Amino acid sequence: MQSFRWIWGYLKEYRFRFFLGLALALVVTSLNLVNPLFAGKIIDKVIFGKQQELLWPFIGAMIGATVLKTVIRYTYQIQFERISQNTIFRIRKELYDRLNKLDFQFYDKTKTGDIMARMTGDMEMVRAFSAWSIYMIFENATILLFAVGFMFYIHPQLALVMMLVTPIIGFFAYKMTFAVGPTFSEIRTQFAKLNSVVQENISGNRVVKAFAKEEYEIRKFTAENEGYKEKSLASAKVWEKFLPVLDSLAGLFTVVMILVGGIMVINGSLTIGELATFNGLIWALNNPMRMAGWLINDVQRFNASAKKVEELMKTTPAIANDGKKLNGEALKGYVEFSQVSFSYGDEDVLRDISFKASPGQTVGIIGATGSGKSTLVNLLSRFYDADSGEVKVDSIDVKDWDLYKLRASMAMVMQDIFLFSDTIEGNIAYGNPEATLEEVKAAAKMAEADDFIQSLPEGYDTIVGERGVGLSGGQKQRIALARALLKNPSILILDDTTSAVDMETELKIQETLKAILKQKTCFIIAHRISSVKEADLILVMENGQIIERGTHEELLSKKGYYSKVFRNQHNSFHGQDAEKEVV
Ligand SMILES: Nc1ncnc2c1ncn2[C@@H]1O[C@H](COP(=O)(O)OP(=O)(O)OP(=O)(O)O)[C@@H](O)[C@H]1O
Repeated sequence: MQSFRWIWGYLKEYRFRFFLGLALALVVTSLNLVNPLFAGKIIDKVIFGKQQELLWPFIGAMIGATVLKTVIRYTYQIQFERISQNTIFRIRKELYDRLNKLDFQFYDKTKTGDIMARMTGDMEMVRAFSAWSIYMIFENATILLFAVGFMFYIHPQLALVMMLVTPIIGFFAYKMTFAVGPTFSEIRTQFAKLNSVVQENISGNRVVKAFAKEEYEIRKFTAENEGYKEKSLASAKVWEKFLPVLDSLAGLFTVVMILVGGIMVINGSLTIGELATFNGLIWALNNPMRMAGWLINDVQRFNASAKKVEELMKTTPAIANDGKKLNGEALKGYVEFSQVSFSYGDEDVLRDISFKASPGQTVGIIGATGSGKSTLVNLLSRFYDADSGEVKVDSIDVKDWDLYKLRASMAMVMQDIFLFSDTIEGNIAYGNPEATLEEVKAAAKMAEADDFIQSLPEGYDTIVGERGVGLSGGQKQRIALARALLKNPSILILDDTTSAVDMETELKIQETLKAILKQKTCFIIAHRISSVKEADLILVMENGQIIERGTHEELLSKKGYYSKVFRNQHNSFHGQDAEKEVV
């Protein structure tokens, strides 16, 4: 019932056309009675009554009704198709908008395959229901009602006898509705699993090949594919058990009609013409009964899919955009963390983090892997909200900023670089689509990417594959850096951005960035000390806490974790002999 209410919420926008469609379906239903009626009259009045002059008007009425029925049916079928396409267009758009609003927490725990299943298979079920099932149910129900009413009008006794079969049919239809529903939910869940396996296999095809795990992946797919087959067969077993019963019961109408109707004709209480009319109306009883099984299937499929679509539609992001600060100017870039703690579920990831940074300053963040460096900057962009403490930008809590305004003033080069399958120019201009090619090139130059881009046969027009396939790790990082720089943010966050870039190129990038960073607040997360040693403030993290802080020189003189890491890295780069010189 909930699913019907939900879909009606969309359909009601087209209620005029919707009810017009149903009204036309009602006309067609009435026209369906014309042929059996006149067939009976031809037998009684023209053949037995010898009123031959009535033959052509009757035949004309029958042909007229048939033509009219075809035209009207076509008209309302098109109406329902339009309504369903418009409805599904709206639902798809709303769902896509919702997906764009959902936050990291949602994507952390939801499989892409499941989302894709909702956007495709489930959506198609909802469309099919609103395009076809609704009017088919209405058409069949009204045909049945009209036919029964008409039969009672012609000969109530025979009609009553024939109706004795209907409660049995109703009972089986009712049983089928409840038996088949859960099986469609299971099929739907299995379909999402199958989708996930395929999606992961395609996205991770390089890893699969590198580890020669094709056979394993095929086995994994086969297991889910098998599961899908089993669930579909289990469902088919349920409805196939009911369909022949419904079918046979529907066939009983003919037997009852011929038997009882024949006796009535012999008794003289029914004319042969009336029996012919009953015979002509038999399909109007049979057909809806036969269709009942299929339509119940359709409704249950719709129900299972609609629930999934509606569930996604109602998922709310944990990061609410309640901030009201929308003043026109860009953020200046003052950043303050005070006693910030954060956990992903049960795991404490950040504890009591406090520091300040001003525009023009660079904050370097260094520490062992998993120490919470990326998480710290994720709180700044409000990918997640702190559990306690405050994260402020320009002295205002990030939760009080309009989310889009806040993020529009920041640019982030993430650890896991994602490039769209677009030209290099399109990728760099992603955050600033108005930028001219010259501006794109200037950003690429700052990121030391211009040279290699120019050397590609298509230059800036080179289309990079999905996720930037065809480029080296360092090239991807530099394009992502150019993309962030072109956005001209107040706060620039570079998360391990130059890890795949050689030291010489990194040095060149640092030199070029120096002037730009004077106007911004910059966060550089790195494992290489060379990436952060110029920073105004270096935060050293361990197990979610800042264990040391200061400039490069201050930290070296502390002879703690930082200076140990520096010595290790310096030695491995310059050889053991350099140690004395450094310390
Ligand atoms: N989305 C997430 N859900 C649950 N736990 C997470 C998530 N992201 C990170 N973690 C956990 O939080 C901790 C800190 O991760 P984070 O990515 O911040 O570390 P990091 O210092 O940036 O590491 P690295 O240097 O390897 O990038 C790790 O233990 C990690 O397993």
